[in-house]
Amino acid sequence: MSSSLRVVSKAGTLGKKLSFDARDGISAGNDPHFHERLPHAESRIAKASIRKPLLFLDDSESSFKVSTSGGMKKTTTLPCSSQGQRQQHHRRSPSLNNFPRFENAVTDSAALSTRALRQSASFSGRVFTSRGGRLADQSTPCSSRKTSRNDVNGAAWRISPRLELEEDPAFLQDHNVQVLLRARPISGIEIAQLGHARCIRQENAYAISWLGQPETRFSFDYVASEFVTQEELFRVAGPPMVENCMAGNNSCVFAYGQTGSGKTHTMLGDVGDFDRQPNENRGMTPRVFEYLFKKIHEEEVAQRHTNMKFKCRCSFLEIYNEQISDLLEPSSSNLPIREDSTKGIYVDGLVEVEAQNVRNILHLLLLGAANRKVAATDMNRESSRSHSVFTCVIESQWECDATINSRIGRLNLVDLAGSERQKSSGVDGERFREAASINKSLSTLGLVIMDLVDIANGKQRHVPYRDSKLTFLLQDSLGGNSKTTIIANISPSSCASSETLSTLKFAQRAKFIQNNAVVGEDASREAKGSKEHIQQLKDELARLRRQNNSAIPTPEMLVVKLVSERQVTKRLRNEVGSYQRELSECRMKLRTSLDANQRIVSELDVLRIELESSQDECKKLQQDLGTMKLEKALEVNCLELKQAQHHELMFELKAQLLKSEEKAEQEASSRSQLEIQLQEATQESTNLQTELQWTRDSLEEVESLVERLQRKTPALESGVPEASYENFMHG
Ligand SMILES: Nc1ncnc2c1ncn2[C@@H]1O[C@H](COP(=O)(O)OP(=O)(O)OP(=O)(O)O)[C@@H](O)[C@H]1O
Repeated sequence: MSSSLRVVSKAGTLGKKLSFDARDGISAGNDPHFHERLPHAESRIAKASIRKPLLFLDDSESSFKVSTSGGMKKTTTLPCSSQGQRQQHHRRSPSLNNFPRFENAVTDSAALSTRALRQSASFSGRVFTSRGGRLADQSTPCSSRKTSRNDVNGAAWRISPRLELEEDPAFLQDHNVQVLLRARPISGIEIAQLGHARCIRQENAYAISWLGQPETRFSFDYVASEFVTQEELFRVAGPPMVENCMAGNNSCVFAYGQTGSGKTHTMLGDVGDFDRQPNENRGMTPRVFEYLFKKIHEEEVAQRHTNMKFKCRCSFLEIYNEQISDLLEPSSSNLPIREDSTKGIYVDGLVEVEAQNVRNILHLLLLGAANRKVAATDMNRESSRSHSVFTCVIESQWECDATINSRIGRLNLVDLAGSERQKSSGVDGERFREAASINKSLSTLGLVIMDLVDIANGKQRHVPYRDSKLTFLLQDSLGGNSKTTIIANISPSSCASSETLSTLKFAQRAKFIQNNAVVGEDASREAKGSKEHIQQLKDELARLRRQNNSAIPTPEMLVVKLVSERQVTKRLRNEVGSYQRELSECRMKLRTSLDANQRIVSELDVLRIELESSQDECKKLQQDLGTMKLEKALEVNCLELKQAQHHELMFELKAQLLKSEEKAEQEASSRSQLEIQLQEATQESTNLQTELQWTRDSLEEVESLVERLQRKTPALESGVPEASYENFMHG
């Protein structure tokens, strides 16, 4: 009586398929020494949990909890390894990597563990295994997480059911839209804020409950818990998409969710050094192309007689602030979207590169990812600030009856920018504008989906595809001839409770585009009621039959009983029919009210987003106003200071003026005295000049007299009569 199960150590470094049984304890495949390396506590857990179907491993600070249950849950708490043992364990763990194909064991066991247990004869119930090493610790890259010390101490190692996803390749044959919900592990930042408080509880592989007020249950096509690997998720969503495209149809996978919820991890993941070894954390896109090229090869070989050939042309674009840029040719920006009757909707001027193999695709993906706009917000260190769309046009050609046939399918892989609340994401300025643009395009996406839901319900609606570049570009994928898988990513932490609720609502609405199964929540209760009633009636019938059997029936009695039983059966049939009619009426009513509710909820969502963004704007304006007021107050202070200085200066100037006026007065009086003196002096000078003139005149006269005398002198000397001399003197 043995079974196999994967036991994961608290460090997340032990991952090995173990066989254990009640008598022999633990062994691991062909490795005889494996149990020696297993920490004591784990060994005890495994031994303790073998008989009953429910195994529940818990790793709290001081103990491992083992719950075994066959109906009632019993919990045994086993002491955990001491700190010393724990360290020893940690030191030992690298040696486990030397196990043959240890990496593969980790990957494969993920898919095998529960399935193996289910198939096992001794385990008929459910097995929940908890898997460590899958923390969304934003400071640690995924690839290194497995052995990270944070994981050892990080309390993210926690119990959560790991529920199997069942692959259903036929799903997309009947549905155009498939909605998957994926929860990522609680991140280190969230643990630091609110510990391990969770806002969701997974009910089964299709349903999840949001644990707020009121507690709300949502159902989807698949719900992937945090323990679902990239490979498992791909197996559910990837192959049908690829096959649909190869058959000449369009497929679209897009990841939606709050910033930091794991969209890029889901779509691109950790590609690592692909040339050496594919990374187990690579996401949907690389895996889709691995599968595509494998299928292409198989198809070309199988259809060799028709000379079938495939061509893949790829392009990679981003929509940032409502502008389209080519991620493979970053110099070309603001590319226009055009619509053409033959080409459909396309981006004009977008580079298309032919890819021959996965390596080519990865090269393009990495090139584009490097050109993508990312920034750090409070929620995510490397937040994508744009929507990215990787498109691969798959063209096939083959010959048949001397004619060449061709098919074209288009595969769109969309990584949306994170929806976020500006106030919780620590954004400002440029980041704020980005966030507003992201939220606007996502709310348009929400409205488009709402209208498509209405259309699916037979209502007439104008779908506002052109209100955003994103919806315009994805028009065919959303409402056209495309098969679409929406992966809604959420955080399970209570820190992100409202964002998670909003994503759940979005995803639920998207599911309504074609799938109405969720309506069944209440309706199924009614159906259950009807079934119970039918069962009661059947039991009653059986009892009556038994009673009848106890009597000794005559043929007449038997006929009468047969007739009466037929009547009862007929009555029961009628009752069932009327119940079914009631049920379908209830379904219709429920569906109508759900539709109305969904619409109101979506409108409320849009209004909430708008309100939040205007509240944020208002807050920013208030902050600006506060800053301006402060600046103005400072300016007023400065001015007042200057005014006081000015007054002081005026006062001093006035005093100086007074002094100068007094001085001027004094100077004026001395000036007038001086003027008088000047006048007198002038007068005197005039007099003196007159006198001088007079003197000069006299002098001239004397000189002329002297001259005349000098002229007369010779005459005189020669005896001129006295009279002449007298005449001369007076003449
Ligand atoms: N399923 C998962 N398992 C482990 N780690 C995960 C998982 N999902 C997300 N993470 C981690 O969480 C962090 C945030 O994820 P990611 O960058 O993919 O978020 P996002 O939704 O693309 O954010 P944004 O919208 O801001 O770009 C990353 O460190 C990533 O490795």
